[in-house]
Amino acid sequence: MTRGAEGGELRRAPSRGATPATSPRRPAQATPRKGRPGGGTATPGASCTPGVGAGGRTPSVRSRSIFFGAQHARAARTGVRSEPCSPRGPSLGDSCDGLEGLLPRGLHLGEDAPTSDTISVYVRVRPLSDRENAAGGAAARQCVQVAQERAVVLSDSTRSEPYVASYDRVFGPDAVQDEIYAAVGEQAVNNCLAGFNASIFVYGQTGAGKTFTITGDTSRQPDDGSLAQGCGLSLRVFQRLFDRITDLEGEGIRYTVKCSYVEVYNEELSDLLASGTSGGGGALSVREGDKRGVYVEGLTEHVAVNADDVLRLVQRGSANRHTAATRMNKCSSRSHSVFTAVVEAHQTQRDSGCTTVRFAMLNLIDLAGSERVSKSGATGEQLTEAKKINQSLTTLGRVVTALTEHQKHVPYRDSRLTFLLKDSLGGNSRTSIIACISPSEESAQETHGTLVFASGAKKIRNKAVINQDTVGDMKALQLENARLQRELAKRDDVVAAEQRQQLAAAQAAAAAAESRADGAEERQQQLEVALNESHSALQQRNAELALVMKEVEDTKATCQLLQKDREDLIDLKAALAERVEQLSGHLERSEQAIRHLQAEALAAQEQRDTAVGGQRAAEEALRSLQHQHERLALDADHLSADLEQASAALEEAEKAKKSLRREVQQVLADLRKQQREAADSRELAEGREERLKAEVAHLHELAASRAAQLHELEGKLANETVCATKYRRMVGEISKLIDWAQSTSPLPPTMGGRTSPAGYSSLMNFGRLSFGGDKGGGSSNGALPSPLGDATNQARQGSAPSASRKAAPSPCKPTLQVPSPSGRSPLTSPSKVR
Ligand SMILES: Nc1ncnc2c1ncn2[C@@H]1O[C@H](COP(=O)(O)OP(=O)(O)OP(=O)(O)O)[C@@H](O)[C@H]1O
Repeated sequence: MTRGAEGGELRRAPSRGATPATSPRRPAQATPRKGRPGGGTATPGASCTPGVGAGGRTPSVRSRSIFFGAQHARAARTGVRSEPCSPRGPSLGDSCDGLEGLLPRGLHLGEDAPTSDTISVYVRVRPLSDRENAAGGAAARQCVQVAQERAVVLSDSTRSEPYVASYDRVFGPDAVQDEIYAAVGEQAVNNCLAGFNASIFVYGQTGAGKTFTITGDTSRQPDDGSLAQGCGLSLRVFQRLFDRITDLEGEGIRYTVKCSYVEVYNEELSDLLASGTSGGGGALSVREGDKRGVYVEGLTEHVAVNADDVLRLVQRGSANRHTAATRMNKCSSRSHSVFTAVVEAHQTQRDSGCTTVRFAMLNLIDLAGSERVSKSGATGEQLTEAKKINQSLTTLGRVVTALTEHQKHVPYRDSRLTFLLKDSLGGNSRTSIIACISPSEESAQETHGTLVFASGAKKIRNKAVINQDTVGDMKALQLENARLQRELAKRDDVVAAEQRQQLAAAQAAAAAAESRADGAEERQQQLEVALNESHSALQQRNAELALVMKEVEDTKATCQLLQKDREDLIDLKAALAERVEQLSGHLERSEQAIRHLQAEALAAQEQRDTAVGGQRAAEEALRSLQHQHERLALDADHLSADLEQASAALEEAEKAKKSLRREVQQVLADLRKQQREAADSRELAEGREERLKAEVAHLHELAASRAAQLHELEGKLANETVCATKYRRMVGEISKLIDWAQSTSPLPPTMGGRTSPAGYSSLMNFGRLSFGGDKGGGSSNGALPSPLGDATNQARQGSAPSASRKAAPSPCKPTLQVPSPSGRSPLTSPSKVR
């Protein structure tokens, strides 16, 4: 199945002058030069190459295994030369469009390219896909920027600061396939032809463009048979490889190219080119031998003599590869694949007859993409695939970490994939990794993971050597040995000459250092002179400074005097302020006195007004007294009525007394009668005697109680009588007072001619004094005596007049009230009576 027709799914920004694909220098239908693909003849010279399958090999034999690292083992064994690592990689521009500030510390866009020992790492950003554009929102938002083709700036909304990392080269969305080839593929071809193993990985999340980059469009242009513009790295590489081989064969070097194609699906290895199989050639095993290194047992190799042979193999293998449509990619690779070409070069020395064999493996590795199951929507078989893919990629990440951290144990064997790639990662290989990313913000997290992986991979150091053997007969080998010794001697001469040169240079440097030491001594003397001069200048400055200091002291003293003057002035100002305050106080007090006098004048005026008002009040009081008199007269009438009622009550009491006496007499008569009866019937009623005695006692008590009640009623009656007498006398007094008030001046003499509300109370006092003057019924403190109280006292003392003893209980007590001017009884209004 051919995949990844360019631009088929993605929208591409206008291409900036895409270079047309490299034209094949040989026609596509070129006949095989060294046997037919899939069934050609044995490679010439192969018979004298130890360990490369001597004698009778067929171009495609299942029994032959490809081996990874076998050359390395052989190189160690045969003492093959290894070429020193040389710097490579693109040289970069100076400016970074303002993005250099975002690069991590220590990273500069113009820094040196990595040495050949490190892995070259590239990043390719694909355009937004139709799906992402259609989804809109975060999916359609771009969060990746490319700075100066060297740095990636990832700034998505979840990040407070952009993530920035630099790589050997960064390709933006508009980069065309040929650019990728020019930067990555070309050097792989060169390395391969020079005898170095070369590996190109594509890494990244699902749908990021890995297969598009490594395989792409595998069709040829119908008109001239050239590669399609969307053709990926592999075909471009092989096109170029075979072009170069054609050139080199003209120089007498013979080449053999054998291809194999393996996939790792669900951690199982299968041969994608095994004949008669579709969908893999059954489970294979990865082995590692002391001499052969890592190899896939039973993997078929297919001789290719031109790019078309490779094209067919790629097409065949890709068709057999496991792919499926997922939510993230219509044609997603569900397996990792490794397309390997073993290139052998045989060159025979004309003079010695020895044959030099160089061999290199070119690995093109298309990793399956990491995927988040939640996004890809994988279920069932696809879910298992996704798990296995993620698992092996995780192991790949751990291998990278172990290599960059120089850990003792590198977990290659934890997954088939990493075991298979052992030589490409940290081994004998010049490796390039292309990290493919999506610009969509939806994939920011995966993009970040890919960039982190790529940054880690940059630090891996491989140990690439040229894989070369020299073979021939004894004489040729001796000749070759002599040649090598001559070369060695020549080298020794060169080294000796270099050493001599270095010695001379060192001597010259020592002499220069000595002359610099002399110069330093002279300089020291000059410095001492300068120091002395500085010293005397310093002393002079000190003297000047002392003068200045004295001036400063004088100035300070003056300042102190001025300060004192200032303080005195401040004190004076404060005293003046105090005086001003005092005067203000005086002024204020004077004003207050004036205001007081004015108030007094006003008060005098008011007093005069009050006197007039007082006169009016006295007149009012007189009127009130007259009114009071009238009310008292009325009260006297009431009292007379009360008295009559009391007399009636007395008569009633008399009657009650008589009735009680009669009752007592009756009881006594009954008693006597009963006594008589009792005496008569004493013998019969002895049992009743006690009861009768008790009854008698009770009757005695009753009689005593009645007598006491009678006695009390008599006391009350006497009291009422006294009271009535007193009121009568009081009414007379008041009448006299009113007469006196009407006959004399409007103001009583005690008022002193001054009229005030107090005049009324004087009148009242006058009345009180008149009552208090009554020796017969007045109390000792001058208050109006209680008629009842006096009667009670007299009753207690047993000295009440006989008239009083006859008095009945006082039914008129509640009516004994003298109304005050305010209408209240003066007897119940202490404020007025006192
Ligand atoms: N740089 C690019 N320019 C144009 N189209 C591209 C580019 N990169 C990828 N595409 C397109 O994006 C789609 C997905 O790419 P591809 O299949 O290569 O992804 P992948 O990384 O191999 O995914 P998976 O891991 O699922 O196999 C394809 O239709 C391909 O044509």
